[in-house]
Amino acid sequence: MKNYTSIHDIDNLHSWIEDAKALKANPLKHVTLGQHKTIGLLFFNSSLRTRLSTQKAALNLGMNPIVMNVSGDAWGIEFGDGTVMNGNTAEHIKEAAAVVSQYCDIIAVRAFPTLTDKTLDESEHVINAFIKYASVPIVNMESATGHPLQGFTDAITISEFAKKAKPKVVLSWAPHVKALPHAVANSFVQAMQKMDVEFVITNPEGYNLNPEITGNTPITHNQEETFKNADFVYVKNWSSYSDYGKILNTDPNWMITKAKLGDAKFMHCLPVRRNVIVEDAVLDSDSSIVIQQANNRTYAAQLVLKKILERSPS
Ligand SMILES: NCCC[C@H](NC(=O)CCC(=O)O)C(=O)O
Ligand SMILES: NC(=O)OP(=O)(O)O
Repeated sequence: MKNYTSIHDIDNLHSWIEDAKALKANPLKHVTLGQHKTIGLLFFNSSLRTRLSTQKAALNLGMNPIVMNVSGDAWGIEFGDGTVMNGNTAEHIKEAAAVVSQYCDIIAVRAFPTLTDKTLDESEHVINAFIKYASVPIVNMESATGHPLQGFTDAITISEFAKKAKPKVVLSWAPHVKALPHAVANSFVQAMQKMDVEFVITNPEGYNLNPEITGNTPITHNQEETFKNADFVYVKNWSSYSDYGKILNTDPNWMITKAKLGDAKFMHCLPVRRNVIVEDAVLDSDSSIVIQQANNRTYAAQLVLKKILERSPS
């Protein structure tokens, strides 16, 4: 594997999960693998978990991480082809990616969608420009349409906490004050479709995710009914996909409560807004596994970096 940009880059999810669990049990086993190698983490958007867990993963493999907040700190990067650069962008991705490739053996990129230009977002122009113009492997740290480090983490976490062979997993939309991306939900859907689980999505009318991603996964609009007998309730807000990037619904009845959750485990990628997405009583109880989930970000990233470091040169 050269690049890790999508859940589809995972050739065998079951074996990846087992390999990640082995890294978790012995995180420093491969501490010389990345010796004298550098990973550059480029952030176009905010982060806490991805920024720290990916550095931690690199350090566990003996790599040197270097980190940059691109937005604000670096020169504005131009992605358009043939643009007359007389506006706010000062250098082209062609130069930027080529230069950073000389400093780094792997480049990891976070770049959220515009949520206003669906075609541009779906072209994944930022991550694909890095793939095109960098000469080193690229890792997706949440792009316009996917967050595969998170989706892989979520699969590891469900595998760890599952008490039966085929648990029921529900992905539920919940309200939010801002228009949020589809990336986390998309990658979670793709991960669950590769796992041996009973998987259902519940969201209000107008909030169905991209049908090319949801495929045959059942979608309901009745949250409470769908939560019945659930073992895991994975919660996320996203903006409308069909009415692209819009907030159509802020109904607080979609907030997750202890009463609705029943015996299910509560999962969320974080950051989570208390008493908007989910009530305190859930997060402050043993039903919530969000902290353990976030811990697995390190081992998901560590396995991805290990696989890239071990790849046969192409
Ligand atoms: N990386 C995990 C989630 C990142 C982002 N959440 C956010 O922007 C939340 C911001 C807020 O609550 O203000 C998202 O939904 O894709
Ligand atoms: N879950 C996640 O990606 O968190 P950050 O946005 O803080 O990196």
